[in-house]
Amino acid sequence: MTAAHGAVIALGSNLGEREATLRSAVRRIGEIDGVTLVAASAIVESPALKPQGVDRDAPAYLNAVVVVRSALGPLELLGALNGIEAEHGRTREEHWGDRTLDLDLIDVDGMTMATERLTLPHPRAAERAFVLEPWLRLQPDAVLTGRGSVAELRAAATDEVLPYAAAPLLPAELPKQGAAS
Ligand SMILES: Nc1ncnc2c1ncn2[C@@H]1O[C@H](COP(=O)(O)OP(=O)(O)OP(=O)(O)O)[C@@H](O)[C@H]1O
Ligand SMILES: Nc1nc2c(c(=O)[nH]1)N=C(CO)CN2
Repeated sequence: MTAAHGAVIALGSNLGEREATLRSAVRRIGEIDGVTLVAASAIVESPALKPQGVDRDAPAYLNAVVVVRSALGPLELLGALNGIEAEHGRTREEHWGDRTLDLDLIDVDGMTMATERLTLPHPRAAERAFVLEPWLRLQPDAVLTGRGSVAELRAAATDEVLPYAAAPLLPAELPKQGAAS
């Protein structure tokens, strides 16, 4: 049996029913064979970052991060995530174009690789507050391999991230039976 990897996945949506799409995507990630959801961040809202800079005329994004345990290899996991993007109507026409759902693999157990199909850690995560802020809130001690602590990277990132009022993406852990209340 393959040892499970801890993986961090970033979610983004700026077209359609954004919050419903993120909720559906989290559910589908948890249904991938060999993948278990561990935790999900709060949802944040952020203006669309385009190659030319922030585009306030484009629909704003909702972003979040989930942590999973995965018995799949990173390429298999990415393939499954691409399948979930496709299920949610994701098309690829324009670089950093508006999209119903984007699922990026940010980190898999600190592995490093650089191929066209998959670069780990995600090469642009270290500068993206819309990834770092929800990740930091979820895992305050997290480190992005080769780049430093997520707390320091978040402090240095300049893109705008706003709170978004929503119910949690995953239900809070139920108190264990017999645990003191
Ligand atoms: N860590 C990674 N996570 C997700 N996709 C990756 C990663 N590394 C390489 N890729 C490749 O990048 C390709 C383009 O992905 P996509 O269209 O989602 O990019 P994007 O989300 O628009 O931009 P960005 O990569 O800057 O977030 C994918 O086909 C995938 O094979
Ligand atoms: N605010 C925001 N902007 C983006 C995002 C995103 O998730 N949030 N994703 C992009 C390509 O992955 C490009 N721009």
